[in-house]
Amino acid sequence: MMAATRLGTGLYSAYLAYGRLRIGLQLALGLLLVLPPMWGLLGFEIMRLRAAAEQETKSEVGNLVHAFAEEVGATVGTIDLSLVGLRDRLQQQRADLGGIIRRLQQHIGETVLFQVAITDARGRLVYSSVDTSAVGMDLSDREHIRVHMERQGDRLFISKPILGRVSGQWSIQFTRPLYRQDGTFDGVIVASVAPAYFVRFLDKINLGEDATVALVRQGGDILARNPAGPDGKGIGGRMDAGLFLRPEGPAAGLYRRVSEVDGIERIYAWRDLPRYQLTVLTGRSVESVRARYAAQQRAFLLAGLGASLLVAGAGYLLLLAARHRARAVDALAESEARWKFALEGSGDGVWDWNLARGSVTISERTRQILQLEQNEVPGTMEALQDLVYPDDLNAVRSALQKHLVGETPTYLMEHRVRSLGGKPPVWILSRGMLVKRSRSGKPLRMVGTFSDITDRKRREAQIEHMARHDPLTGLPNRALLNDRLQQALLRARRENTPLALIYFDLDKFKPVNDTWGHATGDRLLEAVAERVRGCLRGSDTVARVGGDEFVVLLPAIGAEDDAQAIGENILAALNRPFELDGHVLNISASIGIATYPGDATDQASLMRCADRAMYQAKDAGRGRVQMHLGRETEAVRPR
Ligand SMILES: Nc1nc2c(ncn2[C@@H]2O[C@H](COP(=O)(O)OP(=O)(O)OP(=O)(O)O)[C@@H](O)[C@H]2O)c(=O)[nH]1
Repeated sequence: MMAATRLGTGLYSAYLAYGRLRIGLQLALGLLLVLPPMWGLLGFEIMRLRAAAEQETKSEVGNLVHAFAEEVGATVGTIDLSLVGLRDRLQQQRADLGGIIRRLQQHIGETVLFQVAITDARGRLVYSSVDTSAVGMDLSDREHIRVHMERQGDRLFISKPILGRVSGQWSIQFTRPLYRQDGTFDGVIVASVAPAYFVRFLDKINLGEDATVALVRQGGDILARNPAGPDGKGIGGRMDAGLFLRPEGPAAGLYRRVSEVDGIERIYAWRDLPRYQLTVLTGRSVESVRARYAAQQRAFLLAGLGASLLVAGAGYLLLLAARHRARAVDALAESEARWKFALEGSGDGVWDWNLARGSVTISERTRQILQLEQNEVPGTMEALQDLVYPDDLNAVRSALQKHLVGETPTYLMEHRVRSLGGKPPVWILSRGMLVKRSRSGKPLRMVGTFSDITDRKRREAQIEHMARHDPLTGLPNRALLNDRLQQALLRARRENTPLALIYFDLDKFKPVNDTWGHATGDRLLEAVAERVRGCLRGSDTVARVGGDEFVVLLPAIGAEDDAQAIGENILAALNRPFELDGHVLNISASIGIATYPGDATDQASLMRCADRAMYQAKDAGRGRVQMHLGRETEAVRPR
């Protein structure tokens, strides 16, 4: 028992686990269908945002590099112009060089390290605006001096950044050659400028920490960079300058790369200044691009996550509800099947009427009870009612209607249905109940049963017959006679017509019994009944009311006197000999007749009058018909 319970519990939890697994799988499948397109769309939107942010950054660095190039071009131009002007002055009045340089410095800006130096034709320092003690130093090994000693032509040279041996500061040398009156090389004039001067541009605009500007010389030497980079690595370093200053290539462009200086990935815009063999660059970090759309991306992702959770949650609840519903429907169907089965098992047929659809379904047992052929399908209530015995149809319809409108709690009806092949009709007990109404009260569904009650009805009819008939002759007994007399009197009063009661008793019946036996007496009684019936019409009633006493009810006589003739007929019929069991029997009868309304008007009086007339006939010598003489009076009433 315990083991069976444990097994049952185990099976039930396995069933529940299966249900959960099923929901999980269905949910996963649903999410697999819904979420990828949703996230695809989100991804697409985020990509669109990123592309827009990147495009914005590109156009920003593009604009910046343009402005930066303008500024660098102007700065270098100014320095060169200053250098050329200084050289001209130098050739005119060398003595005041210091004063001129000071004024120039003031003009260019105090923050800028701007020094001027002059060498002779052999590269020895002959003048320095800062360090007079260095005069005489040999600078011929310096690139910016050597380049003019070696090459012809009055051209500006821009050096790589040089870290001052004494000052410890970076400087870029701008140099031009000096010439004597006769045009021969006479030395070099050098203007030293701090690299920061060229890239101060970035400090004027607030682009964030990751932005950078740089100035690069042909060949990739980084002349200046802002910010200078970790440990000033950005100045004096080199970069891959393959892109820049190509005669056949474009003068400006964009690229993306990880900086050699600080390792930050940036989008760079570059622009050549071919006149000075320089290239300027501006860059913004890829991270800053991301920052542009990060907030929106976050909002998108959060919305996506929220929507996914919502979809998953709603899907789960929907599936759960669907499962519960399916379970409820299953349970309902199961319980319906169970009660139908139970009813069928009890021998009843089941019917189910869907009033909304107007359809009826019946069970196999119903089909048997209604004696339907296989191809007969009463699919509607009308078709089902067509099977009802015509005499009972109105009662059936009215009982059904009463239940549908709510007058009766159940529908209950005993009625007949047509039967096959002229057999007596089948009696059924039809029970039903409305099980569903619409909100407005409209009947929607009714279920019910049919029980075959033909046998019971037959038994009841037999009992009823026995209660109202004489078992020996089959004639109505006194009870039935009384009923019929009552009905006949009502009708006679209503229609104002006469009726008659003939009361007769056999004469000398006792000797028949005594002589020929009781059985012969019985058969004689049967024969009497038969003979009297032969004297009457179908609407007349002959009843046996005692041993050898009979009453005939003539409910419709033309006149009260007609009754006597019928009484005479009966007497004549009974006077004829009876041949029974090989014997010839002669009997007679004493017959009394009372009529309505002449003799009496109520049932009991009429019976008494007829009875009394019969006794009068007996007293008068038997074997005769005696009409009741005169109206019953109070005096004669008690017998
Ligand atoms: N065989 C038979 N006899 C019955 C039945 N019922 C009553 N009897 C008999 O019928 C007889 C009727 O008696 P009565 O009417 O008094 O006698 P009667 O000989 O007819 O006399 P009168 O009526 O005075 O002529 C009795 O002997 C009863 O036993 C029956 O069902 N079968």
